Amino acid sequence: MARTMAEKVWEEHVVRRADGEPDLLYIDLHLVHEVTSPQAFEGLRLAGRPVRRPDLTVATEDHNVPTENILGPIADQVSRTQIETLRKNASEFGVRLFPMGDIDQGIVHVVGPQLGLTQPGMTVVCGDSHTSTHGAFGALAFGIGTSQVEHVLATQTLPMAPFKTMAVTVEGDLKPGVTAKDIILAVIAEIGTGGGQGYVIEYRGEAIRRLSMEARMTVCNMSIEAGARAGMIAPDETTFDYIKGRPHAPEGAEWDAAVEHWRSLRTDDGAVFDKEVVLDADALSPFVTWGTNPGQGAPLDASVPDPAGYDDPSERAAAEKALAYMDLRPGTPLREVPVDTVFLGSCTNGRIEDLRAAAEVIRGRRVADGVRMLVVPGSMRVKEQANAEGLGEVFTAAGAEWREAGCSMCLGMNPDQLKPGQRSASTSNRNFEGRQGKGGRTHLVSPLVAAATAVRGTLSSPADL
Ligand SMILES: CC(C)[C@H](C(=O)O)[C@@H](O)C(=O)O
Ligand code: SF4
Repeated sequence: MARTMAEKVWEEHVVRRADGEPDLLYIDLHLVHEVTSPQAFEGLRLAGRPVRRPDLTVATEDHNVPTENILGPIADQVSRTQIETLRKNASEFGVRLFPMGDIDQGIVHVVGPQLGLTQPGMTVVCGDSHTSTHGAFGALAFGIGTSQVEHVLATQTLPMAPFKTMAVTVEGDLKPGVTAKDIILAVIAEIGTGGGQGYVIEYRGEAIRRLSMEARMTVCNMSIEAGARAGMIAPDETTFDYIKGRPHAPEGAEWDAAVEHWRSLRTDDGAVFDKEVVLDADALSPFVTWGTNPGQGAPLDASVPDPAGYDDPSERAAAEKALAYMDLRPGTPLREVPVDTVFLGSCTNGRIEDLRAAAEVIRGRRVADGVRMLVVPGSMRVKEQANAEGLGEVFTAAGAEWREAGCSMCLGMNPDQLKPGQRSASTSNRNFEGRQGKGGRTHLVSPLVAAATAVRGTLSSPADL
């Protein structure tokens, strides 16, 4: 029978199947960070268990790290404890860790792909919802909770409830200035933040095929914001070229065998998805959010919507509430919304291509008066590469702050935060109330829009400069 890619990868990993019980899947790669691992390691310690496969487990420090003075002690007590606990656990259980100051340290979803740890056909888990990022390689990648983290540490397996399949097909060609971020914001606006619930989404179609690996990661990263369990893209030459030569990539005859297998993972012709959504890439334009969930977005050319225009009472109430929090008036052109902060970074858009795209816009220009721009590479390797290409200089010459790697202002778990009432254009993936700091207001945007907004001081695209 014709099968989807997700079904193939799942089947290859079933180690136990019994009637009325979830399948038990083997896990190929377990990524760990400081926030969701302490109780899991503590559970092992209490039970006297070792980590079953330390060689398939990799940890990094990202959420709680300050992005300045990284070699000094962490001022915040909670953050310091989290980081120290991870270091202690990693050394006690023999897990490889990339601590602050290490060239391989960075956001967990940037580090895995960068090292070639993430490969097609794998099952990848992490105690983090944006693990869906790794699906860009044709891996089945799930975010899991802390008790599941403990289960995987102990057994390298995980019982998983069955999923449904959804195809999101993006046909056609993106116009210049329109990016992967705009695709995924438009997808979420279309299907809603609950539209993906229970599904593994496969992104396909011409426009997806043409995306670089890093752009594909941006798309898959936000699958979870549509409520999906995972997002995937079939591996192809773009994928293989990206992985080849990375530290953990297979070599020689093993590489050839791996590629042959990876090619077989694509969804068979005639396979049936439980749900299908089709989008036209030509019709897309730069997209920004105006509300307090990632589905409350609109083209930058549009205006703040009028809640009265929603037929559905709960959507109307949500829009009213969002506009009150965001301090926005219906009918205001989105291009006229002023920001005081621009954040370029996160596991959605903190990779080298994101920085390059933004630097191209910023080069030779200045960040607008009264605007603070934070540029935070997703990993120290990204920072190193950006510096080698002169991008760090472009950002600092424009008046932006050029930081060390971490989650930074994506979420309020470290010193990089909005103050109450501040408003950001942010390349991250979540915009709920207080996400970037108590009382902060977030507009989700692409790196191109972030850069243009930094220059103009109001939500803008490079075409406006
Ligand atoms: C802290 C962590 C558990 C969380 C997640 O799971 O996504 C974080 O990464 C986020 O983006 O909100
Ligand atoms: S960058 Fe943001 S979304 Fe990604 S793992 Fe860190 S906090 Fe979560």
